[in-house]
Amino acid sequence: MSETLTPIPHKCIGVAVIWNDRGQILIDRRKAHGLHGGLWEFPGGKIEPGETVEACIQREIREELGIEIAVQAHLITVEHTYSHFRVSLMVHHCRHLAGEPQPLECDEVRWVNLDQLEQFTFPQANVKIIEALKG
Ligand SMILES: Nc1nc2c([nH]c(=O)n2[C@H]2C[C@H](O)[C@@H](COP(=O)(O)OP(=O)(O)OP(=O)(O)O)O2)c(=O)[nH]1
Ligand SMILES: [Mg+2]
Repeated sequence: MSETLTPIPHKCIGVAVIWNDRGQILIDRRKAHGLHGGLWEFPGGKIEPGETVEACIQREIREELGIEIAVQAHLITVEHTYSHFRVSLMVHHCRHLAGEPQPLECDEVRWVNLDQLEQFTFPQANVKIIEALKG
């Protein structure tokens, strides 16, 4: 008898907490089908080989929302294991500079106040991000 130990995939994700000048944060709802379908998240995506976290966040936000941001201070890095993969979420504060957010790769986008976040369902790893934001 032998067992094959296959390590689960690891994704490194740049994540943006984008603030506007009214003190609101931008969240998006993932497409209904697929991984974490229908859940809300902070926009972002996979860091490409050789890419800095800051460059990744800026690129992903252009691709997903069509807006320009300034990537600012690191907020938290969250390590989380889901059933079939694990993620490192590298979260930065960002400032909205220009453009109306468009749901180019998601179902919906919304500006929300910090105290409204609990009204939305996020993936499990986001509990720590939201704690850090409120702390
Ligand atoms: N962008 C973002 N991703 C999050 C958050 N919370 C959380 O668990 N994740 C996870 C969900 C996904 O597995 C991963 C984000 O990857 P992604 O959106 O670039 O790509 P994906 O894995 O959905 O799809 P694929 O490109 O692998 O096909 O990180 C969050 O707040 N924002
Ligand atoms: Mg994404």
